[in-house]
This record gives sequence, C-alpha cells and structure tokens, in this order.
Amino acid sequence: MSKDKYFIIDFDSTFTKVEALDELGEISLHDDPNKEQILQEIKNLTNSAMEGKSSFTEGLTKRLALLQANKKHLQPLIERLKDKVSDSIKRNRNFFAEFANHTFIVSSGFKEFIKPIVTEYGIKEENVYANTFLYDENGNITGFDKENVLCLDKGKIKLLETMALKGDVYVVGDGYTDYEIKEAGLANKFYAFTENIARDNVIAKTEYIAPSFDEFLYQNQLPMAISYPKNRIRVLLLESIHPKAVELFKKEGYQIETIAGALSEEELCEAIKDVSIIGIRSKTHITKKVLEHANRLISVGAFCIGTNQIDLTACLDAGIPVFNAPYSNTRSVVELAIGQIIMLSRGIFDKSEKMHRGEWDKSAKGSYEVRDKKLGIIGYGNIGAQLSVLAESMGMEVYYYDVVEKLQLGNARKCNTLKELLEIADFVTLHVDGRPNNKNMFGAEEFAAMKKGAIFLNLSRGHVVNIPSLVEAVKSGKVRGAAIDVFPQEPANNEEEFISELRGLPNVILTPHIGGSTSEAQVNIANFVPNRIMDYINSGNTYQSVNFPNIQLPELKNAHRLIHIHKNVPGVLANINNVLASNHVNIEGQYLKTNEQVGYVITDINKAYDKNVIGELKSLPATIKFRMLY
Ligand SMILES: NC(=O)c1ccc[n+]([C@@H]2O[C@H](COP(=O)([O-])OP(=O)(O)OC[C@H]3O[C@@H](n4cnc5c(N)ncnc54)[C@H](O)[C@@H]3O)[C@@H](O)[C@H]2O)c1
Ligand SMILES: O=C(O)[C@H](O)COP(=O)(O)O
Repeated sequence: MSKDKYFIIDFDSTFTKVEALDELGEISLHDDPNKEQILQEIKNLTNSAMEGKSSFTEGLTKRLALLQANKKHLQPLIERLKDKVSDSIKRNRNFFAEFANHTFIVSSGFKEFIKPIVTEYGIKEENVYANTFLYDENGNITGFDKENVLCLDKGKIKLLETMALKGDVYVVGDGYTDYEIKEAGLANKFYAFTENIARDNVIAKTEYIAPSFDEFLYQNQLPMAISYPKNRIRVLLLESIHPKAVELFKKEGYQIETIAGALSEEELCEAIKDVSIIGIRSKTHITKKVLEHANRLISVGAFCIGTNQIDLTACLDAGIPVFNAPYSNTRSVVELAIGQIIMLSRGIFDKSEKMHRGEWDKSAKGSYEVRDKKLGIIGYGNIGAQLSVLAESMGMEVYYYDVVEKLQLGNARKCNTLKELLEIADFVTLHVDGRPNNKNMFGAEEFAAMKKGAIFLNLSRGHVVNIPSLVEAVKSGKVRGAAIDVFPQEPANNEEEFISELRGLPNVILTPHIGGSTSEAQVNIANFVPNRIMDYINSGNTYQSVNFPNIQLPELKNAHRLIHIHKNVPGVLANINNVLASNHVNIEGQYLKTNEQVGYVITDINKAYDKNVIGELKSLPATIKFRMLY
C-alpha cells in the first residue's frame, strides 16, 4: 500500500467501548450517595457534546467539576479501560503496529489515560493528540490545559489544520466532532464507527458506516485480522426464535432481523436474498425454489428437532449445511406426553370442561390408573426412548416399534411389526420423524388394528396421521381418547384460525404444536443452534450437521484455511492438490469427508501464497462453494 494514507482514530466509544470520563466517574464517585444522578448528568453532557448539540469546552468544564476526580483514580481507570478496548480494534492490533507511522489518535479525552492504552497496540506516543489534566497540590483534577486546541469547540479541525497531513486522510469515530473534520475538508472519508454506539445525527451525515473496524479495513482493502467482516453476515430469524439466539449472533457482530411468524414460499424467496444465515422452526419451508433465491446463504438453522420442512438434499447440492437442535426439547415433549397419557386415562379434559359449565360429575367411570397399562411407542428415537424410561418409572409396560434396530432401555420390549404393537397397546404414541415416506403412515388400517378403547397420541408431525381416519376412530369409540399436538395444516401465526375436523370431539386434547415450547427448551435451542452455525462459519466444523459430511476440525493456528465444497465426482481432491502444488503452496493439514452427493475438503496452508491460488480453486470443475478462513 502506498504510505500516503493517514488514519485518524477517535478514542472514546471508538478505540474503547466506553466514554472514559463516565468510567472515571464510576471510580471517583464510588462512595457518593448521589453517584447515579451525577453519572447521568455526566453522560448527558457527553452525549450532547458528541452529537454536536452543545459547546464542547463548556461541557468538558462541567463534566470535570462533577467528577471530583483525583490523580489516584487514573491508574484504576487505565486498568478498567484496558478491558474495554473495542473488540474489532483488539483483533486488528497488527494493523496499528504495521501502520504506526500513519495512525493518530485524535481525541477530546485525556492523554493521561489514552497513551497507556493505545501504545499497547503499537500506536506511537507522539501520535496521540488529546487534552491534559490540571491538578491542585492534593492531586485533585481541577481542569484542563486551555492552551490545547482539543479542549475547544471545533478543536479537532484546528488540530488537523496544524498537522497538515499530506495524503489521503481517513477519520474513524463515533462523534459529530469526528465528522466535522471531513466536513471541514480535512479528510477524504469519515467513517461513523457504530460498534459501540450509533448516533443518528452522525450516521445521517456520512455515506460510510463502520459497524466494526474490520469493515473499515475491508472497504479500504487494508490488511485485516479476519477473512470477512462479521457485520456483513446477515441473519434472518423467523417464527419467534428465543431472543438468546439474537444475543449470541449479535455478540458475534452479525446483523440480525427477526420476524415473529413463518413466511410463505413466495415471501421467503424475497426475504432470503442477501441473507447469510436463516433460522427457522417447524413451519417455514426451505424449498429448492427458496434456495434458488438465496444468493448468499451459508447455513440454515432449524431451531427445533424436525427438519422435514427443509429440502435437505437441495441444501446439500447448494453447499449449505443445515444444523438443528436434536436434544434440546426432547424432555419437554416427553413430559407433555406423560401428562396427556394420565389426563386422557382419567378423562380429565371432559371433566374439566363440564366443571367450567357448572356440572359436577364425580364418578370413577371410564377413569383408570396408568400403572400396569401397556404403552406402545412408535419411533424409538430420542423422544420415544426417553418416554420409555419415564413411563416405566410410573409402572407402565413399554412396547416399542422402530424401523431400525434400537437399544432397548430398561424393560421395554421390542415389537417386530407395527401390527404387533397396535394389537397389544392400551396407549399408542407416535414419535417418528417427518420423512416424506411417513405421510399418512397411520390411517384406517392402523386404527382398526388397535385395541378397542385404546388411547392415541401424536406429538410428532401432522402429516403422519390420516385425520379423517382418526376422527372416525374417535367417533366409533375405537379410540377412547386422543392428544394431538401436530396437524397436517397448522396456522402460520397466532392470528390465523385453526381449522380441523378434530375440533369438538370428546376426550380429545388439542394443543397448538407446543410439545417443545417450554422456556427451558427454547433457551437450550437458542444456545445450541447459533453455536453450531458460528462454529461452521468460523472454523468449517460441520459436526452434527443433519445433511453435510460431519467433520470436527482442529483449531486454525497460524495458517489460512481453504474450504472447498464440491460435487462428489472422482479426481477433485487431486485437482485441488495439483493447484496447490503448482503454486508451491505448503499444506499444513488436510481433511476430507464425502457423502453420496458432496465432498468437503479442508486444507490448512501456510499464510504465504500467491493469491491466484484462490481463483484457481474457485474455478475448479465440480466446485459448489469455496471460502477461505483466517
Ligand atoms: N410436538 C413437538 O413440538 C415436537 C417437538 C420435538 C420433536 N417433534 C417431532 O418428533 C420427532 C421425533 O423426534 P426425535 O428427537 O425422537 O427424533 P429421532 O430421529 O431421534 O427419532 C425418530 C425415530 O423414528 C423412527 N421412525 C421413523 N419412521 C418410522 C416409522 N415409519 N415407523 C417406526 N419408526 C420410525 C426412526 O428410526 C427414529 O428412531 C421429530 O422428528 C419431530 O418431528 C415434535
Ligand atoms: O421439531 C420440533 O422440534 C418440534 O416440532 C417443535 O417445533 P417448533 O419449534 O415449531 O415448536
């Protein structure tokens, strides 16, 4: 890069996450009973000055008077500020060292606390322009050096005039006074730095926004600590995903948009454009058509267990790993099923309805214990197996049927056919997954095979059961009671009406797909899925992806990682290695995993390489997606 570029960086709320004088107040006013009120006054004065709404000099004088600070408070302040350096500044510390001669801190803060912080990042002491304190004989801070232009209104402009930098000047800061440098014609570009605070009136003045220092470096093609600014990663979260997920993605620096309900295919085709991560629950369908509109999609998060609503093959073909939360709501579903088994066995639902109508129907008729009764579990996966354990502990005899061989837990007995299970069970409960083959797997024939007066539960997927057959079975008395949580057609949001032939049937508990809707489960899911996705984005790990070859990679250390996703055809690995060999690239580690459709190759290489390598790898035949991490 040519050395005629100069970087003017603000300190408060830019280099550090905080306003240093607010922090000083936390220390100096520690024992003051009016601390909160005074701190608020200081904050208001700071904000007003930063937004260009009041005289800076006057505000500074007032703030120092309110602070009642002393020299002895400065060391604790410095320690505090060291911990509060902005994240993106911290990770790009190499930049400041590399461009030490061209980086200046220009601040209306004070050298006494700025220098010890920024010099740790390689910024030169003589390149720090800021105010200095005045003290009395007891070390009390009484004011500031009035000769320094930075204590004056438009002080930064005056300073830049005297600096007379010859070259391109870039200003990065959060405040109005930073913008004024550009306004005065003393900088080529002003970047409103919004990682810590976004000031509307500052943002309104500039076309350049830097949600992180990475973004500033990226836009200006300067060396960065990471391969891509995280603020460029857009996340769309649908169906009221728990706010914990928003918090985690935000902490990572991503841009988040949330929508309470599900979107139709058409709406999604529009909404998914430019989105890098989409988070959905059971109602949003990620179809091939949706994926065709997903021009920047990196990963899909199913914030639930079921993934039948996602075209997993189409995602794989497009090089998009899908992650779900396979165990986070398992217990919630099981607890609901247990509750429903007991409620139905006692006819509680109808009795409660009668009570609400004023009818007192005390009787033991049609009311049974669940102890010693036979529970038939169809689908002995995570939910089925856990239900098995809990049901046995209540004294039920458990039978199960699964299409694959499963470990029998406790005293549960395996049935070799579905018919065998249906003929024996007093309670039949469905916990199969929603694969297309399971559509209408439970219909007239299966209801007919059940014991008369048995109880039926479905908390798996709506399309698995033929609803008219269930209605018929309830009306005929073949099924004495039912609990249904999932339906072939479910309203997209809480405003839509629920329409079903099941409405109004006796001893039928209907719930609005809430098997997994507990606070515990939603928090667990919101912790689990973002971490899987961020791990994939940051390191390439696909461990626990539901559609992608699973790889758990070592941490990336002092290398660049090339991530190559390709169609699984012969020769791709050889082609990748030929490109690397012909460009004399040193391979530090290589990992490959394939499935029937795709190959996933990760190559860690020495940082010194010809950038043409990237273009050559991207254009290899059979490449689906390529990205580089560092
Ligand atoms: N109601 C809710 O809110 C809620 C919450 C969580 C999960 N679910 C649903 O429950 C399903 C099961 O969850 P899980 O975590 O136990 O999944 P899982 O994958 O661990 O278990 C599903 C089991 O069903 C078996 N199976 C599939 N088709 C079958 C068939 N036709 N006959 C017999 N067995 C069959 C599979 O072999 C597997 O063992 C999920 O896929 C999801 O659709 C619903
Ligand atoms: O698959 C699941 O985990 C359940 O069906 C829950 O779906 P939901 O997140 O839409 O409630």
